[in-house]
Amino acid sequence: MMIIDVSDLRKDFTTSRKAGRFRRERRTVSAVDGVSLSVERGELIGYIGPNGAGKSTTLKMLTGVLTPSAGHVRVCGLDPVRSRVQLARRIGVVFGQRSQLWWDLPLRESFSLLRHIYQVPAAEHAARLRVCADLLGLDEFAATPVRQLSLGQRMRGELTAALLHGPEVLFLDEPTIGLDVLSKQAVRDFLGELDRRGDTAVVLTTHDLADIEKLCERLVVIDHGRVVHDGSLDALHAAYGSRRVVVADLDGEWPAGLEIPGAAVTSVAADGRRVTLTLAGNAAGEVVAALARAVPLRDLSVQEPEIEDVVARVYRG
Ligand SMILES: Nc1ncnc2c1ncn2[C@@H]1O[C@H](COP(=O)(O)OP(=O)(O)OP(=O)(O)O)[C@@H](O)[C@H]1O
Repeated sequence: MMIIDVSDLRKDFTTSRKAGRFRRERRTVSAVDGVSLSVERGELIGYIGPNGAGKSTTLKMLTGVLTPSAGHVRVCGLDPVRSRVQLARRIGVVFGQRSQLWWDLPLRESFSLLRHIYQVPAAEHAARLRVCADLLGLDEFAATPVRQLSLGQRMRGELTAALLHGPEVLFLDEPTIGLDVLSKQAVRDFLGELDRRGDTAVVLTTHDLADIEKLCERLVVIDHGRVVHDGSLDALHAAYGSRRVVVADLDGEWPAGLEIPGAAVTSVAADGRRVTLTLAGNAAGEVVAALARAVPLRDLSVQEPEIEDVVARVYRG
């Protein structure tokens, strides 16, 4: 069974503002404009796109916070708005602005309150908490009131809070934003481990390219409320024409007009001693071999296409 099953989902917002003394101007924004998406049990997807693309609006509809204008949505087989209470037991949510923790209580007290709220059997709860505490290093600050935690510590607490009832799917809105380097790493490693265990589907929205690179085998890219890519990062590179680049430092000058099959010379610098070639396909070996036969090489590097570049290109359309 698909854990998330969405077709032709739409959300329009109508805003009205003053235009002149008596007139009001009404504008309709299609924040989500026909999104279709299926997520399987245990699958992790990156749901990415530029600011204002419609990511948060989608997540709000998937979690029952917002009513869709049109389209079909099922999460764990339920209609999120109609079955919001039932759904809450089966999903976990970490949204930046909302906390599930009690600010004045030690972190561990929040966890035990959540156990009662969700009526999780004690042994099950303890086992899940142990796993989270170990992977996220919670023991150090479990006794600290939440208001005194750093942002990174709090995020580790939020992730734990969202998982203690054993949800089938976890929705994460920018879980690494603003975190210090170590917390970012801890959160990323944790999500990687969660993915490997395969019990929980994860929908991750992020602007962090390292999150995408390390965690998301599947990327759903949304722009202006529409899905513009659904596939792997490699497929994204291929679709948007990312190319590997070979940079060669030579012992002599690059012979003007020399051609290397399978690559195009894109720049010659340093008095002709540094040449940059962009590969036509993906195999660097033949190009490097042809180069070595043609010119005396001093040093050579092959650069992978940058994820920054491809994402920027996707966002520019
Ligand atoms: N309550 C609302 N009323 C009117 N317009 C809204 C409302 N919520 C969102 N929008 C508009 O809908 C569009 C999509 O917004 P949304 O927050 O879903 O984007 P996003 O992809 O999450 O962006 P970001 O990466 O900045 O969080 C934007 O144009 C936004 O201004």
